[in-house]
Amino acid sequence: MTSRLRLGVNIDHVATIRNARGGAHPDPMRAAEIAAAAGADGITIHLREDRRHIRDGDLDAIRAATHLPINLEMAATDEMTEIAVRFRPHAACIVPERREERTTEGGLNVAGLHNQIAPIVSRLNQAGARVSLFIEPDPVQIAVAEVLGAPVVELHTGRYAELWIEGGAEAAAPELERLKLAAADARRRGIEPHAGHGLTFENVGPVAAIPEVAELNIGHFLIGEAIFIGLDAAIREMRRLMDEARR
Ligand SMILES: CC(=O)[C@@H](O)[C@H](O)COP(=O)(O)O
Ligand SMILES: NCC(=O)COP(=O)(O)O
Repeated sequence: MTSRLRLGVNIDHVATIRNARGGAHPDPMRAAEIAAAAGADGITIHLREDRRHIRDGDLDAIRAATHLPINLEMAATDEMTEIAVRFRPHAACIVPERREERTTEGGLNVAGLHNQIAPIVSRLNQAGARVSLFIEPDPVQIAVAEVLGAPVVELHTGRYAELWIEGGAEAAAPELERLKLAAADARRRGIEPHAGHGLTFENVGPVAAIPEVAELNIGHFLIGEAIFIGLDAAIREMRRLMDEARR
């Protein structure tokens, strides 16, 4: 299965820089426009409970700025569910959140939180959002995602990225194997696997080469790289590397 791999660009950290001074620049809406022009297949935004970056007013503004489908990342809370049901994004990805975390630290424990997550998945499905669960590449989590009726899982690549920093491809190889097995397991269960967190120019290739994976969501690295080469160039290079990995 080597269909075209989609790239979702997460623009959270444009808002991080904007919020650093409390003003309106840089504007996440402009980032969404540039991402669309650079060939992104979607925009991912994470409306955190603490609103540290993306804020409520950004949702409609980003929708107005681009024709691209929006993937709204959200915690498994009543507040976020109501916001998502009103906003009706193309996709809603339920992610774990701890207020004191610097960034997402792992996958959502859908196995342990089944009863809390099931009604949220149902409400989001009813609102027409394609529901995704951000989980570890773990067979138990994938089995429960199937029970929950989620059409998509996004496999957390954070551990893979950390291992790559520590020791390159060799050190990350065991986690890459977990990702490969998880992607194949998801497909066998009729679930579309995505992947994301911590992906960079250097480490994206082996994950992009996993044939069952349909979409990568990449943000922090792209926004950081944009400081040096521009957002358009950063996205185009990531797109090139993803396509190269799929050849
Ligand atoms: C779930 C995930 O890995 C990211 O999409 C998430 O947005 C990370 O949180 P921050 O963007 O706040 O770093
Ligand atoms: N779900 C992953 C995502 O949207 C972006 O994660 P990162 O590239 O900012 O680590």
